[in-house]
Amino acid sequence: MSIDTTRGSTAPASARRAPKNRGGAALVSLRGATVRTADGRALLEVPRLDIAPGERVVITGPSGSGKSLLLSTLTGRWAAGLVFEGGRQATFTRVGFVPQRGLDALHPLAPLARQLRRVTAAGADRVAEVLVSVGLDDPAMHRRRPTELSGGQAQRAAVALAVLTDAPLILADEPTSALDHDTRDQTLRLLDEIIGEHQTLVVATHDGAVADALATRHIRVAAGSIAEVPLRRAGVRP
Ligand SMILES: Nc1ncnc2c1ncn2[C@@H]1O[C@H](COP(=O)(O)OP(=O)(O)OP(=O)(O)O)[C@@H](O)[C@H]1O
Repeated sequence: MSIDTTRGSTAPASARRAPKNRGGAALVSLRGATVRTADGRALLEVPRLDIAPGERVVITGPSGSGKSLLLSTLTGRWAAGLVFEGGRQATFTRVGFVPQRGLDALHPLAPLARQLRRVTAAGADRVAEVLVSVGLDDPAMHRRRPTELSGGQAQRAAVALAVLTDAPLILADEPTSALDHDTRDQTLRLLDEIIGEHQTLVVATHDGAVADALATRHIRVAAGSIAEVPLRRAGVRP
């Protein structure tokens, strides 16, 4: 998979950047955590999990295994009818989110740059800079409504939106499954390069290639249980 084609290196970006403070204060910690249905059926059980600032965590697992529930549990927000038991501690309140379809993160009819300016206190310069970074720097693109963007462009706009929130935690749920291979690679490279080193990225996906490309840590969920998976690239795991 060709992830880092623009900066003169063929190594995945995450191979060159391990989280700086793994072992320091966790961004979010779960202890003896269980998510149940209202009638008591356990859907997800996490005995212990600490995620450190700056990690790129990729969560894989089959459909229905509990990936999205794990994302919800990291944020501390569960769907109505679910019950959380156990310990959860987090040092953040804001969360950025990249959905499966970029359009779902955006107002469909508001001009792109205008709606991005609303999510950041840093102002128009920062919006322009981030739009350059995601390859949407054409002024005509700034004026387009998200419904006038291609799927890949909308996904890049959703990445821009998540970055502009400047949230400590950015979640992505199947962010590349609606994209072709080239657009997938481009989106993964963007996620890895644009998100600040102080920001933590957690991606849920069916696609093992995402873990190979992006992860500093790979967690697999199967039937509501989690397990750490060694990374396939030698020397990458922090
Ligand atoms: N609000 C809910 N009420 C009852 N059961 C739920 C609820 N949300 C999820 N579940 C169940 O919990 C299990 C895990 O769901 P989850 O959405 O986390 O799976 P997933 O791994 O993200 O699947 P997919 O890859 O298909 O999105 C599934 O059996 C699902 O039906």
